[in-house]
Amino acid sequence: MLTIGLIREGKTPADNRVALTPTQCKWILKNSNNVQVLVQSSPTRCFTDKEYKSAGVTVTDDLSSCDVLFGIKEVPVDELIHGKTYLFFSHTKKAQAHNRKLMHAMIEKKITLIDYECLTHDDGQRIIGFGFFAGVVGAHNGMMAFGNRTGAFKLGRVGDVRDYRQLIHTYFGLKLPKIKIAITGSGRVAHGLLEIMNLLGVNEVEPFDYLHRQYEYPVYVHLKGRDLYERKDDGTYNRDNFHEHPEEYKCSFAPFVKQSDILLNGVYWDKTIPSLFSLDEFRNASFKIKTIADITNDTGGSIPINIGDSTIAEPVYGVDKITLQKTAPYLPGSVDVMAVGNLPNELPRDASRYFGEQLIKYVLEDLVQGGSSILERATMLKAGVLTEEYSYLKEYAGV
Ligand SMILES: NC(=O)c1ccc[n+]([C@@H]2O[C@H](COP(=O)([O-])OP(=O)(O)OC[C@H]3O[C@@H](n4cnc5c(N)ncnc54)[C@H](O)[C@@H]3O)[C@@H](O)[C@H]2O)c1
Repeated sequence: MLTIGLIREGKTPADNRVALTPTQCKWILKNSNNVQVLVQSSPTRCFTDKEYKSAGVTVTDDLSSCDVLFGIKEVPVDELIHGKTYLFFSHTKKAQAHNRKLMHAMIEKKITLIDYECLTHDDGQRIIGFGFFAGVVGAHNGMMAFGNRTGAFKLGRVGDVRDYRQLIHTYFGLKLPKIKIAITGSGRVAHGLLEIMNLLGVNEVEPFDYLHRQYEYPVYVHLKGRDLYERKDDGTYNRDNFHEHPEEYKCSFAPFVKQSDILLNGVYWDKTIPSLFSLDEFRNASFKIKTIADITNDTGGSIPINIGDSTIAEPVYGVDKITLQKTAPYLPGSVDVMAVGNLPNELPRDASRYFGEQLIKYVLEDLVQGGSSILERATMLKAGVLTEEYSYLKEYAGV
């Protein structure tokens, strides 16, 4: 028998998402004879204790009898239960300084940590994540910001609707002007961005046509790695080579900044990958983009005018085209940036359902059976000891 516990999110401010919805717990209890699920009571979770109880799930404060504990965000150090196996996003695999204490505490408390971010298929593709709903909310917010700036159409706040289904209803009858939207990325975020384009009835066009034709209706172009980057020496692109040596590539996005009204950015990025445009290009009069929804969201990253996180409450800020300083949104001399780092929290019930589905499909059975290569690859700590794959973190972990 495997007993799973859904922990109460302890990070401040508390995350409202959860790894399994009440319906998913009910499904597990019905379909797996050898799995028990307990839920730690929480006042902030997007599904109430009552909804779990109605689904036949035990709600309790005491998870000490559980074999495996599912969370979402970093678990506060004093809430870690000695010797337990945890699954959550620890944000430690890149030796993030702000989570060093958490890593030390997990070692001290002999925790086994399986990090969701490290759950990958054999080919390296990540199994689980919230990116799709980050893309959905990011695209909506980007379009909303452009509507607010231009007055050409009006979209409401995602937080004002109950769920994704209701959000889609708000699109009925909405007529968009003839705008050009550039979409970047090829992962889950990009899929969410494309989903909203299709729901809004925006037409996809090819990169060449996007750059050289004018349209009487709204269009978008979807730019993946091959459309965005090329080798500095011979102008070619090879996906594996790019992943291994991004510093040998330059970005070919320049013509798109002169043609686009909106940029919805969902690329994978790290410090060695070139940004989509330079500050000089941004300052230039030919820079046409008015609104950037930076779902990737790294300060000074793929979008060099991302000058820090905005919040769900106030998702958009302006960046002055000359001074590069932060301004109020929608001013004539600035470009609007939407740079929220926890977008899925705007649709937490849908985002949780999507996450739980992947967990059930690809991870649950392996946990019940006591292990698999997928779980092994994602195990950063085994009873408080760094595994071979993550031994590069020794110094960070203080061992
Ligand atoms: N703002 C938010 O709330 C939010 C939420 C989720 C994700 N994100 C961010 O959005 C970005 C995209 O996330 P996603 O969920 O689409 O990711 P993903 O894992 O679904 O897809 C990433 C894509 O990048 C490619 N890739 C993987 N490794 C790469 C490498 N080393 N170099 C270049 N490309 C590589 C993959 O092939 C894949 O196509 C990430 O930076 C992520 O942190 C933001």
